[in-house]
Amino acid sequence: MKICGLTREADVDAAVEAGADAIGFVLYPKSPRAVTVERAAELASRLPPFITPVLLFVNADAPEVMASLAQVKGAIAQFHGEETPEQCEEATGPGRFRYLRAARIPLGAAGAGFDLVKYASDYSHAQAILLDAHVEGYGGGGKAFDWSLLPPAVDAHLVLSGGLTPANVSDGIHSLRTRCKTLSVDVSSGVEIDGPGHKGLKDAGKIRAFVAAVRAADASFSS
Ligand SMILES: O=C(O)c1ccccc1N[C@@H]1O[C@H](COP(=O)(O)O)[C@@H](O)[C@H]1O
Repeated sequence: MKICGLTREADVDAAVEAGADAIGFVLYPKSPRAVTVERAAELASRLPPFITPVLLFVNADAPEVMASLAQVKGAIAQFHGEETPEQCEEATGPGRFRYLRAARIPLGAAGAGFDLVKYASDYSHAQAILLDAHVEGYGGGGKAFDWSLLPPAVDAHLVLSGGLTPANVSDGIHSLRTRCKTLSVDVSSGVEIDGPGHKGLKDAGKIRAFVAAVRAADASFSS
């Protein structure tokens, strides 16, 4: 599981202590959670082995993506804008760095019109397809799309995101787990401190509750 949109040392430590597998840094300057690549590298330097830093880009150019990935050791990319398959490949080496490709699923009934099978095929070089709701500002909107409208079988590793919280992540996992090769989850807004002006500031208790809910949902598949 991945906790995204981190800006503070304490939040990185809280995510690590809770048991996150990946930590996301938003390198999209227009985001309220944006950090510079230097800050991302500084925060990522706290990570113990086996926890992956993920650098989130929105329509950044290839040299910038490549330079950022080289600066944050062990990082992979998350492309969250209109990047084509060719642009994702060019910006990552090709093959030098791994990447996640975000699929922005329309909210409500319109989600049924999104061809996820084709999208996964078009981006078959991505390590996983990250599912997010189609919101203004490209992402991080805390909105969930209708998971039930996704196809029954997708030949890809998926990462569910978009409006996940400690309260709904179990439902999300149960809805999608059997429809793809593997399912991971990703959260940002749902583990932030309540109230306005807190984007990018995480709540350690909510991170712990989120991780516990994911573990409980996982356990229900193995029992
Ligand atoms: O967090 C942002 O501000 C952001 C900006 C632009 C693109 C994506 C962004 N966030 C990512 O969106 C998903 C879902 O977030 P949420 O849980 O609904 O808040 C996640 O990967 C965020 O990191």
